[in-house]
Amino acid sequence: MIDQVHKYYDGSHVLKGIMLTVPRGQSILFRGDNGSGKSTLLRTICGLLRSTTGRVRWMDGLEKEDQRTIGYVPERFPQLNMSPYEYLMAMGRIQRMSDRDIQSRLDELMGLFRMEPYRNQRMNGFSKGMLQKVNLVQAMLRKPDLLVLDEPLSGLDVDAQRKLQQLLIEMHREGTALMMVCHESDLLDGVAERIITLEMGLVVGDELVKVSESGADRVEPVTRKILLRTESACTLIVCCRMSEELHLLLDAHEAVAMLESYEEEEDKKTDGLTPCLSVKVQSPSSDDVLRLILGAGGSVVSVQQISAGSTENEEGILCASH
Ligand SMILES: Nc1ncnc2c1ncn2[C@@H]1O[C@H](COP(=O)(O)OP(=O)(O)OP(=O)(O)O)[C@@H](O)[C@H]1O
Repeated sequence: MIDQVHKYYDGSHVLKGIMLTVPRGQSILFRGDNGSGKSTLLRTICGLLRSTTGRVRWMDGLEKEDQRTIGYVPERFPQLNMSPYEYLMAMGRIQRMSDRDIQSRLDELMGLFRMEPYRNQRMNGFSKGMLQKVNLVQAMLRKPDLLVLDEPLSGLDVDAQRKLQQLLIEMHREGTALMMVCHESDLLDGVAERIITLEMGLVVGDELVKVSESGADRVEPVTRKILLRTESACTLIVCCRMSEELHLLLDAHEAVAMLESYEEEEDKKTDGLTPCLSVKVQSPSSDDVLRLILGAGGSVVSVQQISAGSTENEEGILCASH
């Protein structure tokens, strides 16, 4: 769970209270304009960057660093003064793989990406695409619980792009969770089952998508969203399109069912394009409401406090989907 993660760089607020619940093994594509905070979020999730406040919490069995394996494909890979083979053998040994296992995985992955002709050449003369293939292989040497890929298609030729797409689908089927940033998201059709959109450090969209057997169908949104607003630590106001105010969450299941039915009605009026519901929720604390939504099978994707007295038309700050 990504729990209220904020990141500041020299006073610039880059991640603004990101809150995401991620089920085990999910494949997620993050999208958003340049500078919206995608890479910063990925690095924070990997533990390579410390958030200013908030934290990433892991589920049972993966809480400790040595219990989980994360593969990370950074946006840029350096031109090292060594060969792919030397580098990847070293990377495998660091991950405590046996030489036999590294060899066998290298044969598989280097063969797939047609890297054999240059496996023993020094990387300081490599093209962008050749470096990117080494970058991908280092992250996939040991089957990770989570594979984080920042612009994985960058520089790859068409054949390698297609093979990567298939490989990611396979790894995901075998249980690896994926978190990807990719501007050419069409090329990863069929890989992601959830698409999260960032805008200026905020989550502004969160959709589940259908992934077909072949993995090649167009994505279709299947989850609707509810935008909620917190006005103080003690009251949550679900952003309104309807005039009435409902006091709910007496029972979490009832409340979520009610939210869903309102969403459906509003979706009909708005073609499902905009957030829909307007109810007021009384609760002793925003944490309690979050717990209720999560406990009822909903997912919270973004939470941010706003000061009391803000107008109803400000952007929703707590985003939940069900
Ligand atoms: N090390 C850093 N020091 C200062 N500011 C940084 C640093 N890294 C990122 N930023 C700033 O944080 C913001 C978000 O950057 P980030 O790289 O996360 O965006 P992004 O969504 O991945 O962008 P792109 O699509 O261009 O890769 C940008 O304004 C960037 O200038």
